[in-house]
Amino acid sequence: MSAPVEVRRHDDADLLVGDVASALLDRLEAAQARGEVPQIGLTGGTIADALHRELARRAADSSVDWSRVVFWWGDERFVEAASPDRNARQAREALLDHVGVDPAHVHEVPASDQVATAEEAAEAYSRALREHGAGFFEVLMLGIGPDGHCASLFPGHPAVHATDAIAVAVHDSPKPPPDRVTLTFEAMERCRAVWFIASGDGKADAVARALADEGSVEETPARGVSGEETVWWLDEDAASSL
Ligand SMILES: O=C(O)[C@H](O)[C@@H](O)[C@H](O)[C@H](O)COP(=O)(O)O
Repeated sequence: MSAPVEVRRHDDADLLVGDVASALLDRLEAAQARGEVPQIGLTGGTIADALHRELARRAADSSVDWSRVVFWWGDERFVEAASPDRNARQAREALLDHVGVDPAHVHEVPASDQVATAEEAAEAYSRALREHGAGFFEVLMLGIGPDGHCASLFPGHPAVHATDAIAVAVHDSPKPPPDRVTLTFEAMERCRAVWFIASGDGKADAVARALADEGSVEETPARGVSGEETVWWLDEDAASSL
């Protein structure tokens, strides 16, 4: 681990989402004040959706210029572009469609009706990251599954061991849909901040395993990610086994 991991606990999911939204807006404002065009990595899942909606709700009151934010995803479900399962579509509906983003700054993983295989999608996404994503993500947000997965790095799956790659294809995902594309650990580590966001007692064991002194990345992939700064944003239920 590059730096100590910080755990921030919140009484409930609403407070958690509100606090992450404030911290993200502050961080984006600060980066833009330094003249940067910050790049962020979004995730999929329930708590991410709540966060995206909260960010959209606060857009009018914040001084973040969303047209000067670059969007990527930590993982994507390899389904058709219009599928409601797509992480990008969910993020567009909850956030991007409401805050005036620059379309050239939104880097989606290609969908299954755009390229033939998840491998091809992973290659195209890796290329895009190499070309436009130079430097660090300001913040990469990640959820965690009850099995300890993060992005689409699932316990026991080959993607957990991928090296010399930015993004790889995943098949037979235990969380539907089965075909996905995920950033690798190597790529995720190139971030100024990695923020895990977890809510609910269904996540408590996985969170405890991820933060335990000992354990394997193979069993709990979320153990394998850290940025220059790593923060676990938790509600009390998700933190209840710590
Ligand atoms: O594509 C996805 O599903 C994800 O990116 C995945 O890694 C997600 O973030 C976690 O599974 C948590 O999701 P929930 O918040 O829905 O439990």
